[in-house]
Amino acid sequence: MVMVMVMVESGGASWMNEAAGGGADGGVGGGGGDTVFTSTNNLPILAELEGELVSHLEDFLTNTQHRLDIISRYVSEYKEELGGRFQDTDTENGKEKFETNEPRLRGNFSEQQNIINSKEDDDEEEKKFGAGVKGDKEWSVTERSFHPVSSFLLLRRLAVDWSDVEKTLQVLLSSTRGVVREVGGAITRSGVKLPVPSDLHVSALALVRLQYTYDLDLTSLKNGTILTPARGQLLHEEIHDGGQLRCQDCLYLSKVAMSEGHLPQASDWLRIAQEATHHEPNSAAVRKDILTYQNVVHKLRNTEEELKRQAAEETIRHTHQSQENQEKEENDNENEELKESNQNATLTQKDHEEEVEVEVNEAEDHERYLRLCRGEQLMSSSEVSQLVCRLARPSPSHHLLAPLLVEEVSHRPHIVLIHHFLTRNQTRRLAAAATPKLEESRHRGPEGGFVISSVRTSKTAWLRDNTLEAENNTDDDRDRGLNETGDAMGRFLRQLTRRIEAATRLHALLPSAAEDYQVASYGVGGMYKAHSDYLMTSTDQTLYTEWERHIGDRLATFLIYLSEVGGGGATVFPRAGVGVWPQQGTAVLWWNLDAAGRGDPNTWHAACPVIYGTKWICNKWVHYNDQFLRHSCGLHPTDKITFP
Ligand SMILES: O=C(O)CCC(=O)C(=O)O
Ligand SMILES: [Fe+2]
Repeated sequence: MVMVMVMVESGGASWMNEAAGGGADGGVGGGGGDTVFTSTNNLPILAELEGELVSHLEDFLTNTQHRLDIISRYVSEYKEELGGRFQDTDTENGKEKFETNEPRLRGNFSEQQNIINSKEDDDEEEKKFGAGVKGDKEWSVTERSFHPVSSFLLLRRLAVDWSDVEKTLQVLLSSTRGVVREVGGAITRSGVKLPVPSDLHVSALALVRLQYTYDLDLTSLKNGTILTPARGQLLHEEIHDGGQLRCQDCLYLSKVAMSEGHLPQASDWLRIAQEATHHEPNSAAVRKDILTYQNVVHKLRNTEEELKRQAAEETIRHTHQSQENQEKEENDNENEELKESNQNATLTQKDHEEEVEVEVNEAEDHERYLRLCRGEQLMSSSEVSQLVCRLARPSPSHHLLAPLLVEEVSHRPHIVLIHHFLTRNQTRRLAAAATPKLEESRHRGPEGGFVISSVRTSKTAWLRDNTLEAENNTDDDRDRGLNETGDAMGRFLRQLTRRIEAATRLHALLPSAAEDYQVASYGVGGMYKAHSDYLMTSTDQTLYTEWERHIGDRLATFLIYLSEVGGGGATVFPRAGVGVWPQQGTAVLWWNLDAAGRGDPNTWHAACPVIYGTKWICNKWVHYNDQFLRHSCGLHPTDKITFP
């Protein structure tokens, strides 16, 4: 897939123009500042708020409609009085404009005036008084005012009706101020920021991502129905009515898909947009826009095809060349190799295995990621048949009466599920403690500092459990809400860590042994791109802080699902061929490092985008160096760790 950033002029609404550019400050995927969309937490609040706003507007309309009627009646009467020849609107430039100030002179009257006055005077007169109708001739407003009935009506309107109009305007003004105040108050009380175009961009990215990842049927999606791939079934009976996307929405989504480099999806959205224009009035401008984009997408798709073809040719050339070189080298070294072969047979085989293990094929990883997210089974049945589910007692003192229900989901690397590790109440408690601290997820940027993540679209919070920090809590800690270690929550977290220690037979309570709890909440479309949890991949140790070198890398990941997910949101391991579907209270445990502390590339994993609802998880990363008393290095440094 080729990433293409395209800016194309759009004739549509102003929010449309931000689609292809990556969102004003939202950025692609992650959003800048505190985006509304990365966590679904805000969405129900916004939905409630919108309901409240509409009800304020309804009240406003009810209160003001009859007042607008008074004004409307006044204007109509005035126009009627002028004999129905009053030209009231001018649609030139698409703008409606009342002409009460500048009615035009027409017919004989203007000719007579021409005889008497100069052209300039005439123009002046024309501006001041305008014209009326006299028989089949036009009268000036002045002339008309000399008519007794007309003058009576004029005075009636201005002496009586106008004061009504003025009062009405005053009432309207105060009602308008009132509704503005109420609306503002409702927004403030809701505690959320209103979304801005960059939020819309992030939401569109989510929709495009969902459609791409799960290969969702576009026509259904346009009608608010999510059909799952392959099986073509509804995701959920009860959530099939998400509302209708309009042609302009589909065009916007096409632009976003294009900006993400998903060209086939961009074409599909354009097709749907075009179909929609047939059923929507006033869609001529959008139709024109669609045509422009169709050309752009078409050209980009051709370019992409050409690049792919060239890359394929290059790969074939490269493969031939390496084969020739290898054959030549093999011939040269044949004799020497024969000599050494007996001696090193075992070692060579082992090294070869290691090499194969770390060979990375990004395209294949991605393909397997998509298939796993879509619920496909990638393990062979013989591999699956070797996985077991059992009751385990890793620490007999803890698990004698309550053994852990352990289900193996992969042997290479060793990944297990520990079912019912937390109760529903405990998961809710963790999520509730994290909620006020949630912040846009960050990751280490190219300049070393932490940046808002486009790799992970979620919100995260840290919960501290270790006692050492509790004693040393600083004012700054307290300001940041990190002082709960001494209270009930702190006790609960420490107990939880002890249970993790018992399950993993690792140290996890000291700050040097494990990180604080990281709680993450993913909203609709929220995901975490494929990554490994171990971080210290460079041999250049100076890249790491003293503390990082002291505690070592992340040996184990203990991930607890704090919620179920309405649709999507699996944790997938493309190289292991495993997908884990969140179950509230279940923990996933895997070993990121081998016995010697080297990262295991087969732990490469991702969080698939959430299709419906919210996903909550809680991570505990246990580090390597503190485990030296608990955890043997094994007989061979590349031994994999496989308990409980
Ligand atoms: O959310 C998930 O399923 C995976 C999260 C993850 O990989 C992480 O937090 O490092
Ligand atoms: Fe991870």
